[in-house]
Amino acid sequence: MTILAENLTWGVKRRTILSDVSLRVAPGETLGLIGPNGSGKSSLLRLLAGLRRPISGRVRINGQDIAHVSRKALSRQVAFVQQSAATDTNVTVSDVVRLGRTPHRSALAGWSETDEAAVTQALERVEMAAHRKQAWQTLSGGERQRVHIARALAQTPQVMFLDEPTNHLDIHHQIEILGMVRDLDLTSVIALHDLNLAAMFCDRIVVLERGVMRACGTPDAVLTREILRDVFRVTAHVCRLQDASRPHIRFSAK
Ligand SMILES: Nc1ncnc2c1ncn2[C@@H]1O[C@H](COP(=O)(O)OP(=O)(O)OP(=O)(O)O)[C@@H](O)[C@H]1O
Repeated sequence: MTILAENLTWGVKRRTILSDVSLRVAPGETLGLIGPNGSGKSSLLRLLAGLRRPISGRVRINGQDIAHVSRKALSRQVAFVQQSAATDTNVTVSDVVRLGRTPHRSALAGWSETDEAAVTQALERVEMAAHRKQAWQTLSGGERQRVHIARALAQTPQVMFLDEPTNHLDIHHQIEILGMVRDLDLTSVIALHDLNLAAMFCDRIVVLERGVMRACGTPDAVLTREILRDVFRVTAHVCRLQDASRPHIRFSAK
């Protein structure tokens, strides 16, 4: 599914937080959103997912303006893994992932084999199947994050928005989860702070700076010494490992 954002502007009271952001994500593409703290990554993801209404501009998913699509219809196609999403504490891992099936079920329908299979497969994909009966509040931070991702996978979406999905994850699971999202047959937009992970897993990257799109392109085109200096305020050496098509950034201490 294609995601098309046209001239999105959003703000609170008199403060503009996102200014005139336009982008297109092709079917199956993984787009990275990077930028310093407060640059507008989460705000943009919420607009793209239809959780916030822009002041002006619009978002089309598969050609449809999402402002005219009901929340339930949208959530059959679109999943959102939020940063530190809140979850009712008195539930099991399995209960949390089962919530991902809600958009697919009608009020009268029982729990089906398809629902059960989607939950099991999602838990297996994030290596949490062995924890399915465990109480949510006893999970570690990284395990909770993986369960939130499993809930989104159980939704069997065609579009996925992920806000810092690698927060709390060890390096094995960071690589595992981002590789899985990239390889799934869906369109995804991922906000990331780790620029090397963005370079490794994203087809294209958008750089936000104070709510404005500063650059958009392949990792190679976007992760330049100049952008790292001007936007991220770091001195860095962008190198290319032998045989690697993607850049690798080495940061210098002051
Ligand atoms: N509901 C709101 N009310 C007021 N200000 C807000 C609101 N939502 C976001 N902001 C402000 O908008 C700016 C962008 O926030 P946002 O969370 O989108 O940034 P971010 O790039 O995701 O940051 P981080 O990397 O720190 O997670 C911040 O300065 C934030 O304080």
